[in-house]
Amino acid sequence: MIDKVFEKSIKKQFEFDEDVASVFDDMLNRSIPFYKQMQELTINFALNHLDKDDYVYDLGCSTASTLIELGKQSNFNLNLIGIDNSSAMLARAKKKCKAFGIDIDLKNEDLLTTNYDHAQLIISNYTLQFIRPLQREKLIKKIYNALNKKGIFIFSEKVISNNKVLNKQSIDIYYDFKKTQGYSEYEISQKREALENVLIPYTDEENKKMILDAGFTHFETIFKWVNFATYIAIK
Ligand SMILES: Nc1ncnc2c1ncn2[C@@H]1O[C@H](C[S@+](CC[C@H]([NH3+])C(=O)[O-])CC(=O)[O-])[C@@H](O)[C@H]1O
Ligand SMILES: O=C(O)C(=O)Cc1ccccc1
Repeated sequence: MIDKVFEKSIKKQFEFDEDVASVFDDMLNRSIPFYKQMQELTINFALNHLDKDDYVYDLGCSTASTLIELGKQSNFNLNLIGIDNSSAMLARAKKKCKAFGIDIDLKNEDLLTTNYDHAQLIISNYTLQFIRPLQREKLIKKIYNALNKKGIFIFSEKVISNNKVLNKQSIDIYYDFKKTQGYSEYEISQKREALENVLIPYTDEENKKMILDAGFTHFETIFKWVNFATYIAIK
């Protein structure tokens, strides 16, 4: 279904409710530049670090697109676990897993309180940005502790720049991208308002610091388009 969530006047903050979940795959494809390529890179790096029967967690799995694709592309068994606290998203995830015949343990839980131990790989694409900063630092420590030795954490985030001029230019370029994806100025500005104080982006430097402070030995940017970045961290 095509995303028309912000065509009408919206007076509330952004929420992962039924309206958003029903159009979510279309929304991500049209709102995150190079979403498919970023997902493909995530899977490529993931498979290079995985062995038979490893545990893989996707934090904020939404409709489970990434784990389904990983399951499809792996030629050995993996224990795939998707965590999200939106029932509407998980209902869609469940249907997709069934349709694609991929076995995923879907958990309706909060990332901050759920357990994800013995993980060889943790993925969290475009989700940490919705966690309040103090909680976010705690969550990264929890992720670090949950990983096996040499385990990896792949995550993607919308980012900002410390340079005001470049930051403004990046936002303008991103809004032009959204226009090319068929969103109107009205939809763009409505979504911007709904995301205010909900999506809290860090700079690349802040993301790197947060990762190294938690104890990870290595941090690398594996993809970047203007204000959208994908990173890999090694325990
Ligand atoms: N505290 C929380 N606990 C659990 N889930 C949460 C929490 N906060 C937010 N979520 C969930 O995190 C997901 C973020 S979307 C991820 C896209 C996906 N990774 C993808 O690559 O397709 C990104 C976006 O919409 O920009 C939603 O499904 C929320 O319900
Ligand atoms: O910042 C925006 O306007 C976005 O649309 C970013 C985004 C993309 C997909 C889901 C939530 C937020």
